[in-house]
Amino acid sequence: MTLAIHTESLSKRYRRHLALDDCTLAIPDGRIVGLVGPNGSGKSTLLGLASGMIAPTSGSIEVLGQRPAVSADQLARVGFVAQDAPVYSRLTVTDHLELGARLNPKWDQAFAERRIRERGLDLKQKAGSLSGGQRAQLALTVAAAKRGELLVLDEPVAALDPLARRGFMRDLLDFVDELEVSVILSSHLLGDLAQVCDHLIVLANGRVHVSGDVSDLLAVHYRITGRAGDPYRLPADAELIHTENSRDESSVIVRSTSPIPGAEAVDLEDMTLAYLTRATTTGPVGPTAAMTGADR
Ligand SMILES: Nc1ncnc2c1ncn2[C@@H]1O[C@H](COP(=O)(O)OP(=O)(O)OP(=O)(O)O)[C@@H](O)[C@H]1O
Repeated sequence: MTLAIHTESLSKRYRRHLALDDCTLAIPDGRIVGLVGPNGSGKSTLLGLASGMIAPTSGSIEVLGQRPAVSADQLARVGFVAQDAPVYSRLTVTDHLELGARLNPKWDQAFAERRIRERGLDLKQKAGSLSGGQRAQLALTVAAAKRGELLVLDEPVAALDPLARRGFMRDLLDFVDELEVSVILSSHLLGDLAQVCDHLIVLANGRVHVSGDVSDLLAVHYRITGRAGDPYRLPADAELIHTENSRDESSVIVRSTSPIPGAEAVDLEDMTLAYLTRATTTGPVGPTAAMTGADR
């Protein structure tokens, strides 16, 4: 199986701060990967390492089977849009497309022009006077028109209004079909990610808390809801991810490879929030007094 990104014990330290800590990931080709985590959890660092903008402190990373940015060929295979959608403010939209054509051997001018037209951008306008959302659209167009095999997008929808965001997510699905490209994108907007992602990585405190194909992950996560204090039964291999208690009701999210009778399925948002809460909550995780797993 070809891996879009493969890391082994990947770590990145900025002076004394360990931004990424011993991350091992195997992301198959052809996926739209959602990268989720609290502020400062290491998402941009991981994406910077994947694009070759920064180098690891220890461990290894391969992108499409090679070290990131190891050659001009490898650079051409990866399109990267950094968090602030950097563009050249004195250059016009047309200048950006011309520059893209000069720098990228597989540049797709027809795709770039079509997308700019569909987004309503003025070809003659200087990038410095575009709105934040328009700049994000320009940066994404340039990255996609490279016709690489992997698009690395750091919070691509952060500057977009809700309609543009929805359009962007739809676009992304079309892109992936049309350009046959893998995508990894970070975002805090779980609802948006749920619409498009088929692979998920949850990072917190620089560590990977869960990763895998969304369908595989959802198949092994369950919610058990009951009256506070009622006992519930868990299979021996079950891992308790998150517990929520109200006065009368208790709800737990559990990972288990064995089916749990009476449990409900979870969606991507619930599952991700459960891991994020667990990762950012101090203290031991486990059933509380309200709803116990005593007869486990
Ligand atoms: N160049 C740098 N020098 C020193 N520390 C850095 C540098 N870049 C990032 N960090 C630190 O590394 C940690 C991870 O940062 P990173 O930008 O990867 O997080 P993030 O998950 O992308 O955050 P956000 O959601 O806020 O964008 C943070 O604590 C940050 O302060």
